[in-house]
Amino acid sequence: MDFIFIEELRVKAWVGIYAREKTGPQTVELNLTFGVPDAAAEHDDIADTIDYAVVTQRIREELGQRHFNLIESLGEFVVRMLFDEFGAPWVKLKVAKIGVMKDVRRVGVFIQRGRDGSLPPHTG
Ligand SMILES: Nc1nc2c(c(=O)[nH]1)N=C([C@H](O)[C@@H](O)CO)CN2
Repeated sequence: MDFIFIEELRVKAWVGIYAREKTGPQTVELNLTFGVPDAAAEHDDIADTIDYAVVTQRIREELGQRHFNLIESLGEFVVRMLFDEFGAPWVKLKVAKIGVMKDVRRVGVFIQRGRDGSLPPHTG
């Protein structure tokens, strides 16, 4: 399996348990790795893979139009999108809020999962 990675993607998202977090979006940072079929590299054809430009666009669209209380729920939503909409066989996602707590640069959730419940491969 090959892997596509997207690093330090910043997206406006509605997320948080506090009233102030429900009146406007805040920037979250995503680091995302997902499996793609090896056929993409063999055939040199975008139709055989998952288009990372479309993935980032869809994440922006979805996170801009719904509210999550928990960063865990937001993370699960993105992972499910990769499985259900893009057919990714395996996903690793780290999503973080930036500067929301004193003396903490980032806080968030890390999810690593195979679509069929398989164990994560070693991705280095
Ligand atoms: N496990 C979690 N703890 C907390 C979350 C969360 O999403 N998951 N969120 C908050 C607040 O929204 C906080 O980020 C605002 O600064 C607190 N704890």
